[in-house]
Amino acid sequence: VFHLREPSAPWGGGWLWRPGCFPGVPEWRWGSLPPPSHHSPPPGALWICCRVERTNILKRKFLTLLFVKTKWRLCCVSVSYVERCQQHRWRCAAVTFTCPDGGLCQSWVGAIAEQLAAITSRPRRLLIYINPYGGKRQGGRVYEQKVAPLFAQAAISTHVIVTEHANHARDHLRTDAELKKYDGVVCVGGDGMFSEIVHGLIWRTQMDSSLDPNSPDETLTSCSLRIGIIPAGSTDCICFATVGTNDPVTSALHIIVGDSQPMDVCSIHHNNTFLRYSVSLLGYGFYGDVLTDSERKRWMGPVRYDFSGLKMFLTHHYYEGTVSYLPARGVVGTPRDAARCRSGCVVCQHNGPKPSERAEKYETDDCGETIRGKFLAINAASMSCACPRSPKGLSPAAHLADGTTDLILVRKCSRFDFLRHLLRHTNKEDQFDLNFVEVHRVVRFRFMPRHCQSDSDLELDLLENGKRQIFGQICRDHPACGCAPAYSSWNCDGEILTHTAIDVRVHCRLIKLFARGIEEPQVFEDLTNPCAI
Ligand SMILES: Nc1ncnc2c1ncn2[C@@H]1O[C@H](COP(=O)(O)OP(=O)(O)OP(=O)(O)O)[C@@H](O)[C@H]1O
Repeated sequence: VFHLREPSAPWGGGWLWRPGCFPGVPEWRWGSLPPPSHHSPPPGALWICCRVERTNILKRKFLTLLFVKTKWRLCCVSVSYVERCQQHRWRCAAVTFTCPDGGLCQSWVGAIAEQLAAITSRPRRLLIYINPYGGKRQGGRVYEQKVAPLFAQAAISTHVIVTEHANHARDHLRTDAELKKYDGVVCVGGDGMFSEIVHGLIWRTQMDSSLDPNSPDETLTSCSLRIGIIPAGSTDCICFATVGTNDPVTSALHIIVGDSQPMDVCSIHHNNTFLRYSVSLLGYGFYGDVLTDSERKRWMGPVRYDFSGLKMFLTHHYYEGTVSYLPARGVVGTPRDAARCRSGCVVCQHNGPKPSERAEKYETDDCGETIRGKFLAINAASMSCACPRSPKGLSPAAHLADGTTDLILVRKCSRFDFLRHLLRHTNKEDQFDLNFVEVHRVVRFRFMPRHCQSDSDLELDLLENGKRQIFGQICRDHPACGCAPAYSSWNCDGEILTHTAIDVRVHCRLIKLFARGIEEPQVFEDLTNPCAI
């Protein structure tokens, strides 16, 4: 919060107050009296902007004419601020103050600049990666037209790299990028591009801390640089889940105001070898099969997901295996809660990293649970995975930064029942309230498919002979026809994992985003107060 006092300001200047800043100030106020000295600003108040009664156009013209005629020099101070719009969108707005005294204008500008410089959470230098081929191939245009002008206005210096091939950004971050020069890394693209940044940054941080990412028991070091996502992909789920909308301008403004949203990351290992990191969905069975099938149909465009979804639903494959997991203990919240993870989430704050993480001493035999069975789907949701198509998401009450993931097991059931379960993702009914579905909040889990004697042998065969053939060979339930595969694939945030036997561990708050989580709707819907940030 800041207050500027200039009794001689010709527009009747004095104190500029933000609504709610002090008791009894319900709206923007431009007054001549200072705020009562015994009131201190509320903690965490963030204020760079101002709003005054709008003078009508005629009045403004009259003022201008008056000054011109008397040959006074008319100076302007324009103050930009963020205004909330509907559906979690933010827009940049501005108020212009005019005054004939250049020195006075300068002192206002100086005072505002001083206040802004004092906010250390705002980034000053950003490293930006643009995927020119993401989504509708509009990444470059989106950045140039919508984002770069805002960064320039906010005096943020940028180093822009347009990627030339897949994994360009990841590899650059791992080895070449001079990270000390930057306050954050921004990706312009979709979830795949975000995943590249996450992999590059986490890897680099562990290398700099001399940690071994191949060890599943290693306690990883959190990344200090925040990540910004300018959505320009085809789905942009992570942006939607952390900001509430897929809008490049809104994301740019969250970066400019220096928001910070911690996020859990799952590490996935196979036989003490690191495979990947996951921040949203890990899915075996149905979601793995849909992804595998849709990858073969890229030529169909986005409709391939609907096609493969329908096909896999009709195919109705189930998979046998053993899931062992370590339940989250001593945490508040369950996967069946009605409350959602929102901006300033109390569950995330309560369940944050503990000084002695029990999960780090994972012994399945001692404290883990084991479930054997036939599953249509095994999913681990580290966030709700809400998207425009499934507004509730796969696990509506999952949290972004509570150090857990929701393990959802869908056992073998009829097609009709499975359809009921799937449809409940799109309506108000509880998708977990079915006797063939169970959900557990866990900090670590392992999956071992039945028939899996040596998963690395399987991996080699998969690569050499192609999936269909090996599935035919290992199909023991249908030895005669060889039609039903014994193995599915893991869908890891939209990428296919080549191994089926995996060990997954949640790392609490391993990364931070330039976001603040989805804000409660009432903040947005109260548009009578165009609350500025
Ligand atoms: N210059 C490039 N040429 C080809 N591929 C690239 C390039 N830069 C990045 N990629 C790869 O393209 C993949 C897809 O990109 P991105 O995630 O940006 O878009 P998308 O797939 O359309 O969106 P979404 O992942 O949200 O569905 C990423 O996995 C990334 O590794």
